[in-house]
Amino acid sequence: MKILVTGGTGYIGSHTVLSLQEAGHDVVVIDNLVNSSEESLRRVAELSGRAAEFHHVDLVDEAAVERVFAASPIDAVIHFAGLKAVGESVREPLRYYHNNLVGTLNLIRVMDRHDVRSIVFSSSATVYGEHNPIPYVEKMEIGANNPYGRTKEQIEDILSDLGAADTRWHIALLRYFNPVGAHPSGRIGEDPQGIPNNLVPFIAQVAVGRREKLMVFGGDYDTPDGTCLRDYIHVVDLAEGHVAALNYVADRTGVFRWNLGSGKGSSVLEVLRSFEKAVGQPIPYEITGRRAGDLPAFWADATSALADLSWSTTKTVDQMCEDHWRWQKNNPQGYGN
Ligand SMILES: NC(=O)c1ccc[n+]([C@@H]2O[C@H](COP(=O)([O-])OP(=O)(O)OC[C@H]3O[C@@H](n4cnc5c(N)ncnc54)[C@H](O)[C@@H]3O)[C@@H](O)[C@H]2O)c1
Ligand SMILES: O=c1ccn([C@@H]2O[C@H](COP(=O)(O)OP(=O)(O)O[C@H]3O[C@H](CO)[C@H](O)[C@H](O)[C@H]3O)[C@@H](O)[C@H]2O)c(=O)[nH]1
Repeated sequence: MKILVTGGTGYIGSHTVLSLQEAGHDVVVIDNLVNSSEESLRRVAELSGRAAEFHHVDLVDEAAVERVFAASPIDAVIHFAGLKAVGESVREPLRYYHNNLVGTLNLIRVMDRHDVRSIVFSSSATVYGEHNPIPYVEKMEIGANNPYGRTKEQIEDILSDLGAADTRWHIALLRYFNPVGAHPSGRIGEDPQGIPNNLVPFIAQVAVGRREKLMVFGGDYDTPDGTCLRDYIHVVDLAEGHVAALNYVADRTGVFRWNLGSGKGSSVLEVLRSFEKAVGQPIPYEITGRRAGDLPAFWADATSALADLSWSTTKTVDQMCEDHWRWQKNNPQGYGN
């Protein structure tokens, strides 16, 4: 099949382009490069031996998206493109709603006009909000507590309404837990711009000497070691989850929701210890106050993805840290070197 990947030069997108090519698909990428570099695709091509077709296009520009669909026949879409920083979304809500919602509406309107009605969408565990018990199960009522999360929830609603109104659509909503790691080659990985918001990229930059120490946000939670628990998932497992979801919806219409996580929580200090093991030396850290909005613990109920997609995670937190470290060590400045 020919798959259009929006946001395909980004962290999860680039790993998914590689998995798609390895599964034999042709790939077309749309990205506006607001948070990524085309270098990722050059390296993906090096690894797979086949080049993806790249369009430097902003999804907010509907005419430009239309031109991409007019130029090549697309069979299905995996939609990663979006802004993703929770704190930034609180400060700049309009930018987030405009980019994520208008971009998605343009994409699905153009898809509809071109009779392309298969889409796999990047949602997030953040849609479960603060009110649900753990582990999170797909049938729970969702309700995000920040603008970024609300864009995910609203896009889930839009796609669900669309699937209900027009039964020709094949829709997969994938709720990711905490993606970390990198391709084991160390050639592609996460390249955050500015100060990393997320735990593992921050630890990696401390380990490589770009930052002084990790601040652990809160050591007094009601958890085994006092630090928060999250469900970390290797980005290559996550990429494979997209290929599995795409295959599942290919011959089924309707709207499907799956958690993509391991089903297991790991603490901040456990992740730090794994990363230290990968690096082979201690990583400086300090326990400080809690970060506003953080939940003490959450992880996925991962049984639906296993039952429906025969997909489950295969890689441990140790492997995530080893692969993340290989990428960071070989590319201390990310793609910028
Ligand atoms: N990384 C995570 O922790 C995480 C967790 C849950 C969900 N997600 C979601 O998964 C998706 C991919 O995340 P990622 O970590 O790879 O992020 P990323 O920033 O690396 O990738 C997103 C890509 O989308 C592009 N983009 C943004 N707005 C665009 C627009 N209007 N037009 C075209 N391209 C645009 C960016 O340039 C970037 O390459 C996002 O939708 C994100 O919200 C990520
Ligand atoms: O410098 C840091 C960064 C993070 N943490 C802690 O590490 C844990 C993980 O934090 P991340 O920021 O890596 O991940 P979150 O679980 O907060 O959120 C991420 O995963 C969510 C889904 O699970 C959403 O997608 C969200 O958008 C995305 O940022 C949290 O306890 C956080 O307090 C630190 O102690 N120090």
